[in-house]
Order: sequence, then C-alpha cells, then structure tokens
Amino acid sequence: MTAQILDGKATAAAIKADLVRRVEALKARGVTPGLGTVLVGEDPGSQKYVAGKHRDCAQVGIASIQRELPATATQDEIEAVVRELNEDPHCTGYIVQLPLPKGIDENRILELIDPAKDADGLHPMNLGRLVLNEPAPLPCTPYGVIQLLRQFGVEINGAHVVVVGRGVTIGRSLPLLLTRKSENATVTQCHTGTRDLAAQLRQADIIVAAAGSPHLIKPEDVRPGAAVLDVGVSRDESGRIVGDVHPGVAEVAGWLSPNPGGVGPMTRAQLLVNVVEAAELAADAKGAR
Ligand SMILES: Nc1nc2c(c(=O)[nH]1)N[C@@H](CN(C=O)c1ccc(C(=O)N[C@@H](CCC(=O)O)C(=O)O)cc1)CN2
Repeated sequence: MTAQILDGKATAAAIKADLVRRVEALKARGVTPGLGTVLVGEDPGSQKYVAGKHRDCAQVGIASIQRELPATATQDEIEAVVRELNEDPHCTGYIVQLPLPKGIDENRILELIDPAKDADGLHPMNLGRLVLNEPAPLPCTPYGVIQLLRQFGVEINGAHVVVVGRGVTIGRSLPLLLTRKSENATVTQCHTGTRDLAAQLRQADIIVAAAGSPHLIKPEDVRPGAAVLDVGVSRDESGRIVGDVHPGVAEVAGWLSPNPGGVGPMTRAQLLVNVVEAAELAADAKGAR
C-alpha cells in the first residue's frame, strides 16, 4: 500500500483564495484586517514561520504589523508590546510566536492578549469557550488537522484517534475539537508517560503525531490503512525538518500528511481565517452601534 498524500499546500491555497473575497468585502465596509506578530529572539524556525505568515497576509490583502524583540527582552518589555497591540486599532488580530525564550512566563503573556484579538485561539478564555462549546477562534494547527481530514474524506465520525503529544499549540486542544459532536471521534491522548505507545498506536484509525520526537512513529506501529498526520517538528544539523513519522509509514498507511507540506500550511491558513473572522465580528459590532 502507498498512502494517499493529504496535501496541505493545495488545501491551504483554496482557503486563502476564499479569504481574498472576504477581505475585499471587509474593505468595502471600511475595515482593513491587520495581523500582528510578536517575535522574540532569533530562532531561525520561528523567523521563517513569522515571515511566512506575513507573506500569506500580503497574498490575501491583510495588513501586516510586525514587532521584533531581542532574545534578551524582559517579561515587562514583551508585555508592553502585547499591551500596545491590544490598543492598536489597525491590529485586528495577533499572535505571540512560541516558544518564547527561557525565563519568560509564556502563560502570563498569553493571558494578557485581548481575547477578541487572539488570532491563535490560545487565550485561556477562548480555550475555555472551546470546552463549553461556545464560538471562539479555533487553535490553528488542531483545526488545520481536522480540515485536512475532511478535505480528503477521511472518516472522523466514530474513528479512534490517537494524539501523541500534549503541548499547548496542538496536543492540549486537538482532543477537545475531535470530541465535539460535529467530529464525534474517540480520542486517546499519549505522551511521554504512556507505558506502551506502540500498543496504543496499533489501535488507531487516525494517528496525529505532535511529539517533536524524530521518527517516533514506525511502520510496524501503524494499522494498515490508517491515516497518519505528521505534525512534529525537529531539525537535523543542516536545519532541515525531521518529522515524528518514519518515512516507511507511507507504505503501510492509507493516508499520510507529510511534514513539510501537510499541516504546516493549514496552520497558516487558519490563522488568516481567525484574523478575518475577528475583523468581521468587530465590523458587525461597529455597524450595530
Ligand atoms: N503562536 C504560535 N506559535 C507557534 C505555533 C502556533 O500555532 N502559534 N505553531 C508552531 C509553528 N507554526 C506556527 O507558528 C508553524 C509551523 C509550520 C508552518 C509551516 O508552514 N511549515 C511548512 C514548512 C516550513 C519550513 O520549511 O520550515 C510546512 O509544514 O510545509 C507554519 C507555522 C510553533 N509555534
């Protein structure tokens, strides 16, 4: 068996094409959506992701607001930038690129973001809304996973999904989305404390690997025909991405979301969706006044 590729680039391109129309409609109402990014330090991966986000903005007509601080920036200095973006009327949504340098209290920074401008859906109020099943900006990578599965007709309803990882950007919220009635999956969450990971993986209809552990998922761990989404990012000596999924999995899986080229572009597309939706909500509220 050779897996069908879940092509995130093509799917993200279609989402962006639709956003062009929505951004034009907003501009006709006198609102230009603006994405802000806060980048602290010089991590080459983070720099690349942030640059990609602003390239996407240019493609769909969203204005870009970039704030960069050195790796030596203090908690107070980062918080000052967050407060400034909360007040900036040109910035309709923004993100703080993670991870932040060691010594910075990441949660305190996330809690300071205005929930109405939280383009990542990582503010505790928005994560809480997700728990309560209330409307909220959806965390970008988790929702990118779901959209990719839907786009390629992978059955989520009733599926047993094994999520590997428990980080704040993916692992924590993906099970929340997958167990909503609209998705209706059964989820097992695995992590470094899981006793027999291979035994869990072999039960899965869908595996989402977000551990950041190179080639953790081996072909013999995958049930033939299962869908496998590689969301883990490690880098080799030359800076190239190494995913969580061993290349041999392509011979066993029914579907494979590669890395790069799978969920990464979907993450970026969902970020733009969140920015446009926040701007639409703000425009509606302004019109209603
Ligand atoms: N505030 C946030 N920080 C981080 C998030 C996040 O969602 N919000 N997720 C990751 C990084 N990330 C987004 O910021 C991200 C990861 C990957 C990609 C992407 O397009 N990847 C490409 C490959 C790019 C390359 O060659 O390096 C792909 O997969 O094809 C975009 C965004 C951690 N931080």
